[in-house]
Amino acid sequence: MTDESSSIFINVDSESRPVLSRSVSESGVSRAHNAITLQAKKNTVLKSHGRPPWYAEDGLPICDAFVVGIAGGSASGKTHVARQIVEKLGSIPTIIILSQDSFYKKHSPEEVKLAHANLIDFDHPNAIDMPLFANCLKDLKACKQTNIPIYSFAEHQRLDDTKYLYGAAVIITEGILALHDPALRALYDLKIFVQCDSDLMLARRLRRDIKERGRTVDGTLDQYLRYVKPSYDNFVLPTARHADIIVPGMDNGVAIDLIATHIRRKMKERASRFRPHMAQAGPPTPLSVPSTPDSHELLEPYENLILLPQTAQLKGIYTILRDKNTPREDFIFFTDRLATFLMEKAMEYLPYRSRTVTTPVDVEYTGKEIDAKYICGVSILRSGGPLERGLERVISDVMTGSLLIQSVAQTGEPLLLHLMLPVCIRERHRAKDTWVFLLDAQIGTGAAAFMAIRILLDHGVPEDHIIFVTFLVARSGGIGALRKAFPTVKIVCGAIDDSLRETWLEAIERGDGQIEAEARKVWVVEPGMGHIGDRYYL
Ligand SMILES: Nc1ncnc2c1ncn2[C@@H]1O[C@H](COP(=O)(O)OP(=O)(O)O)[C@@H](O)[C@H]1O
Ligand SMILES: Nc1ccn([C@@H]2O[C@H](COP(=O)(O)O)[C@@H](O)[C@H]2O)c(=O)n1
Repeated sequence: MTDESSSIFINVDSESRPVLSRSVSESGVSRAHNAITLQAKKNTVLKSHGRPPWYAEDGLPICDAFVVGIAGGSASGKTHVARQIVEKLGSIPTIIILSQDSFYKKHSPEEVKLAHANLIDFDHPNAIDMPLFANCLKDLKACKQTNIPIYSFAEHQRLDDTKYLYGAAVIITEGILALHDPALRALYDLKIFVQCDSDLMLARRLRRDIKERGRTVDGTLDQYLRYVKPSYDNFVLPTARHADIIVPGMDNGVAIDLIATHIRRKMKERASRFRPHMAQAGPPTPLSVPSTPDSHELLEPYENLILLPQTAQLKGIYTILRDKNTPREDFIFFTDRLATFLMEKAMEYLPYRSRTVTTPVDVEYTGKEIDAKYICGVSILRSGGPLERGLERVISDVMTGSLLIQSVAQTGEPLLLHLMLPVCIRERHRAKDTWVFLLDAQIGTGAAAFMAIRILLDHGVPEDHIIFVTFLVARSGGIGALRKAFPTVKIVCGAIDDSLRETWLEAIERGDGQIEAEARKVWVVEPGMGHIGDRYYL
C-alpha cells in the first residue's frame, strides 16, 4: 500500500503544490526526474533547488531554519510581502510560508453560529491558539516535521484534517498578530511590520472578503468597525515596535529586495559543506570481510553491518549481476531474487515476541511473531525501487514512501529534492514506534544514506529502528562516517566491494538535441554492478 498523501515537501502556502515530473518507462516502472516545480497561488511558478545538508559529519543538525515573522493590519499586504520575498529568493531551497490564520482556535457549534452573525472577535489575541502556533514553528525551525491545522474562513472553523510540513530552510510566518506573542518573537531571526494606510487596508479588505471569503459589504464593514479597527489600534499596531524593519504596504519593491539580500547572506553563512567535511573526517577504518561462508555476520569493527552468507549460490547471483553483458530480463530476475534474500535477512532484525498457536492436530506450539507497532519501507529513488519490490514480497500491504536525493553536478553535495513519507513516520507520536527499512542499491560515498537517515531521525524514528538494506557497500567509502554518526542503524548488504572511484558521467542528450542531464562527477563502486537503477528500469 503506497501512501501518497505526504507528497507535500515544499510549501509556499496551503495552495501550493510541488510537482515531481514523472514518466513511465517501458517496464511500467515510473521514473522520477529532478525538476520540482512549485505552482503557487495566482499562477506564480516557483522553482525549488533542493535542500543541501543541514547536518555535519557527526550526523547532528548544524543549523536551524531561518525564520521571518511578518505582522501588520488585515489586508496591509503581509502575504504579498511574503510571496515577493519567496520569488526574490529563487535560488534558496525549501521556503515555507506559514500563516497565522491556520491557528484560529476550534469553535463549538454555538460559536460558529455567532461567527456567522459577526459576533465573534477574530482580531483579539485570544482568538489564536498561540501555544500551538509557537510549537509548530519551533519544530519546523529545529528541522523537525510538524502537522499544522487547516482553517476554513467560509465555515469559520478549524477542519479535522491537518497539513504535514517538513524540510524548510527558510520559514516566513505572517499574521496580524505574528509579533504579539513573546514565545513566537523569540523564534524569529528577522521581524517585519507592514505599515499601510487604514483607508487602503479597508478598501483591500472589502474587495477580498467579498471576492474570496464569501462575505457581504455590510457584514465586512460591520466586522471592521466592531472588531478589526479597534484590535488593530490596541493589539496589532503596538507590535510594530518589535520589528527590525518597517515595510510600506505599497510600492515596497526596494524594501523587499533589501530583505531578500539579507536572507540570502544569512543562508550563505549557514551553508554546510558536507562532502569536504566528510573528506576531512579522515579515512574510515577498513572493513575486514570474512572469506569463509559461515562467518558472515557481525563484521568487525562495525557490528551493525550484516553481510549475507557468502555462499557459492549468492556469488553466482552477483556474478550474473556484475556482468555487463547480462540481458536486462535476467538482470531484473536476479535483482528481484537478491532483493528477496536481502529483505528476508533484514526481517531478522525486527523485534519478535512469543506466540502460541494450536496446530491442526490440536497440539499447542509456541513460536514467534513480529513485535512492532508499525513497519514501513522508504526507498531512495530510483535505485531503491527493486528493494521496495522485495519488501512488498515479504510483507504484504506494507506502507512505503520515497526520497529523491541527487548530487549537485559541480560540488557533489547531496540535495533533497522530494520526500513522500508514510503516515506512520509523518506523525511524531507514531514515528517513535515505527521500524523502517531504508532501501538503496548501494552505499558508496554514503551521502544519500546519511541524508535519508537524518530525515528519519528528524521525524522521531529511533536510530535503532532503522534497517538499511542495500546490494553493495564500498569498503573505502562513506560507510566509516555512517558508522561513526549512526552506530545503531543496521545495514544489511549482500557484498562489500573494494573501492570507490570518482569519474565524470557524460551529459545525456535527448533526441531533439536538448540536454536531459548535464555532465557531472559521480563516484563509482568497483568492481560494482554499474548503475543498478538504470539497468533495472532502463
Ligand atoms: N504592494 C502592493 N501593491 C499592490 N497591491 C498590493 C500590495 N500589497 C498587497 N496588495 C493587494 O492587497 C490585497 C491584500 O493583500 P494581502 O497581502 O493578501 O494582505 P494581508 O496578507 O496583509 O491580509 C491583495 O489583493 C494584494 O494583491
Ligand atoms: N473566521 C474568521 C477568522 C478571521 N477573520 C479575519 O481575518 C483577518 C486576518 O486575516 P488577514 O489575511 O487579513 O491577515 C482578521 O482581521 C479577522 O477579522 C474572519 O473574518 N473570519
